[in-house]
Order: sequence, then structure tokens, then C-alpha cells
Amino acid sequence: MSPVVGIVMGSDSDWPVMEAAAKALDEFEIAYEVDVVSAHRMPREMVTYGEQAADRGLKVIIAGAGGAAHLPGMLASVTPLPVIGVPVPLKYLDGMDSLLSIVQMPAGVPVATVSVAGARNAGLLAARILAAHDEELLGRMRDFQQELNDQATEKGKRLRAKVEGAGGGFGFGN
Ligand SMILES: Nc1c(C(=O)O)ncn1[C@@H]1O[C@H](COP(=O)(O)O)[C@@H](O)[C@H]1O
Repeated sequence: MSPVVGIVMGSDSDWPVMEAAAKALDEFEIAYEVDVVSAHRMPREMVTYGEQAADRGLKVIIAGAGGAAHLPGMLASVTPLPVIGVPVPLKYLDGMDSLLSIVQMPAGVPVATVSVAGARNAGLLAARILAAHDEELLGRMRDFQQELNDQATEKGKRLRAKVEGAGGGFGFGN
């Protein structure tokens, strides 16, 4: 299957964070490619990647970067595809630098920014974007949401049993 999502990052050092996006796409059996594409260190290749992405069949780009994280915004400026930005936290500033570098885009050049290190949600958001035009994938997303719902309900049951067992009161679920 040819890739429909491009997962790119400023450095291979971002992979431990970005891997969660790949895992989410694996869960939905969505084909993706992975690469290092840095706006700062390889600007010409970055522009080429962004310019060719749609013609190569990609539908969504997930771009992760740390520090002065210009990659997601720069990619969004050269591709018509939706770009999801993942702020990667580095040693200093706890990812606030990456977050602010990615999230405050000027009007006209959107980047859908997820939380700091929120690569899993980036993968899930890419799946939802694809599902908007794919009934079968939409069904799997609904199943996934139902599973989340069931798990949260189960957690509530367990918590209530624990508290009630210790002589506590009753909760919303009763
Ligand atoms: N933020 C960017 C960009 C960019 O935005 O173009 N290119 C690399 N980087 C970031 O530099 C950090 C350190 O990279 P190294 O570990 O290679 O020194 C990484 O988090 C990367 O995303």
C-alpha cells in the first residue's frame, strides 16, 4: 500500500516522541512513510518534500520538531495538504518553545497543533481526516471511540467499588 500519511521530523532524535503517531496509524492500518526533513538544516529538501507530497499521493503530513520548531509551519506554506504539528519537548523549556513556535501561525497558513509530545493524537487526527472520505475507516474510528467510552466506564466502576468498599459515598454512575 502506498503511504497516505507522511510523518516527518526535524531530527531522528524526535523519533521516541513521534513513534506514537506511527503506532496510532498502525492500529488503523493506514500506510505511512517516515523521514527526517529539517527546515533549518536541509531547507531545499524540505521545500521539495512539501511541494511534492500531494502529487506523491500523501493526504496528510504530520510534522514533529523541537526547540525553534519551524518545520510544521514551513511545510504548511509549501503544501496544500493538512499539516499536523507535534511540539517535541527538549532538555530545556519543557517543550514550551516548540509549542509556541508551531501554534501561533499567521492567518492563511494553518497548522493543526497537538499537545506537547502529543504524537498519538496527531496519528488519530490524521486517521479522522482520512475517515471523512472513507466510510469503512469512519466505522473503525467509531468503534475506537466506543472502546474508549467502555474503558472510561470501567474505570468509573472500579473507582466506585474501591471507594464504596472503603465506606465512601456513591457516584454519578449509580
Ligand atoms: N526544530 C527543528 C528543525 C526545523 O524546525 O526545521 N530542524 C531540526 N529541529 C530540531 O532540533 C532538535 C535537535 O536536533 P538534534 O537532536 O539533531 O540536535 C530536534 O528536536 C529537531 O526537531
